[in-house]
Amino acid sequence: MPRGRRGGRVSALEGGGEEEAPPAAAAAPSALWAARQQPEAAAEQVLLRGIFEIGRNSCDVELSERALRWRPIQPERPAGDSKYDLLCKEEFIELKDIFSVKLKRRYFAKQQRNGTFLGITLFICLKKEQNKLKDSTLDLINFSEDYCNVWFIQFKKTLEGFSNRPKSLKILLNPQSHKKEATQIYYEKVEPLLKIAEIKTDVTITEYEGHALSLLKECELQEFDGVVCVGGDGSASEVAHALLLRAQKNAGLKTDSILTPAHAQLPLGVIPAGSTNVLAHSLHGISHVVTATLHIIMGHLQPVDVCTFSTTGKLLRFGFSAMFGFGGRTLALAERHRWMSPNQRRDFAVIKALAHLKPEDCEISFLPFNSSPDLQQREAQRSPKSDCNDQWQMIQGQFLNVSIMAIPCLCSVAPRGLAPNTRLNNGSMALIIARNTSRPEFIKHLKRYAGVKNQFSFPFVETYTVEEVKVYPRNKTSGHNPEDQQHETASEKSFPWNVDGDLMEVASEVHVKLHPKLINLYGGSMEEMNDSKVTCDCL
Ligand SMILES: Nc1ncnc2c1ncn2[C@@H]1O[C@H](COP(=O)(O)OP(=O)(O)OP(=O)(O)O)[C@@H](O)[C@H]1O
Repeated sequence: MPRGRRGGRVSALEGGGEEEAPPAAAAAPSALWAARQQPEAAAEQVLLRGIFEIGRNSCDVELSERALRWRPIQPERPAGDSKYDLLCKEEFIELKDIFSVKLKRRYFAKQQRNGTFLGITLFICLKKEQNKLKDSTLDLINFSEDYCNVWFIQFKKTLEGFSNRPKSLKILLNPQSHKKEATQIYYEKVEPLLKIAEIKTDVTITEYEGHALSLLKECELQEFDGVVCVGGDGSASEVAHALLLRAQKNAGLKTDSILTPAHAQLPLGVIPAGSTNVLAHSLHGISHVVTATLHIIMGHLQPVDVCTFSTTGKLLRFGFSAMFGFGGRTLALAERHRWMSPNQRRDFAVIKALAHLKPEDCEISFLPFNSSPDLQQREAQRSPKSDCNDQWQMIQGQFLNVSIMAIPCLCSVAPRGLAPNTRLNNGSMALIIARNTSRPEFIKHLKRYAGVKNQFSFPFVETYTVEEVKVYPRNKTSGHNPEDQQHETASEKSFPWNVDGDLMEVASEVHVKLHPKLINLYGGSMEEMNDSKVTCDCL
């Protein structure tokens, strides 16, 4: 992919009026587009060849099946002049990085029609550092409208060939996410890019908790190529759950107890706009609105593993990660203080849960991940006939926290993830257990997440790679704090679970089972993170 400056003019184009000089190509030094691996030019069929002004240089331009190449036209110089060779260096973009093409006209103030024809603008997705994507533009200037039309039609044809790119999307926007900025994020950053890419949208602004779920149960989705959620983890996981419930119904499967669920039919896009954006961060390697939007526009799909959470044989929900013990109790405390700002209530809940740190008496059984490459063999092992009870392992004791994660769970306080050894679709989950220990030792373990290594090098922490887990809390002890006791009376027999940032109160055992690649999410494959460190303010 090309490297270059961001075309801030995307929004300028939306506003209409006179267009500015092209910032990407015109201002670009030749190195901008060139420092990449050239697609093999010789083997490709040339579709069009012509002359355009690019970046204030008159250029020989060649469009082939995979790339657009250009070279400045220079007066003849003596052979072997190295300065001349440098100036004439060929540059290129790959066609797969183009997401839209428009005819370019200049309009004067208040002029609505018949602007002066200038040429063609290509809208390009650039790959920047640390998994970031940015939009940019490249102008091909030629005042002949007839001539440009031939090229424009060819570019359009190329774009139509990218069949995995969505043409129509259902958008679900939670206006209450984080500091209520999801609406602004969508209309200022996401919608302008979707418009440029000519993607049709149907937006629903959710009005209450569970609105997305009830809407997706009923609504017609045939005309859409994907569903996009603008919000935090709670919203994204609610939409994923809804899409998977829908898939079970469409496949004629019962939704109360599911052994082998059907795959979600539509891909899900996640635009991060919540207080925690673990899913978006894990998907894109970065919590960045434009990156998330461009992955959707480019139709980049990632199959992602999903868990079913069940109790007493009944499905509770589909999800990607869960925490029990400290993680569940912290969320329960934060939810009780919703009137505080998101950051305040998160810090308050962490500090309060640490102050009243207590272990949960549990029995945990798990089925270790069988990494045999032979999938059929694995499936056979999982079938009820060849009951694999002998493979189940059991641990019991006093646990401060139990994390079960099918995705790496990257977030601002854990840049490598809460489960750094898990991938989005490696067919396994991380089971991370913190046994009872002193408060300072537990805090040391939590703080280690902010670094890049040795998160689990503590004698009280155990990690397992698993396919299934059953957590049986053995008794319910009262909190030492009067406020805790008061709330525990209300939910007397239940234990708080944090499932994808949503509070789930469950009275008995919870069975978590991994289902490989059950849903497609819009996102790219991640590069290794830098060795960055962050500090958590509240600890
Ligand atoms: N209009 C609304 N009013 C109140 N709650 C809503 C509304 N729309 C959606 N919700 C619910 O809000 C819950 C949390 O939303 P979301 O995850 O988007 O934001 P958040 O809490 O700021 O982020 P996070 O879950 O990442 O911490 C979701 O479970 C969703 O069902």
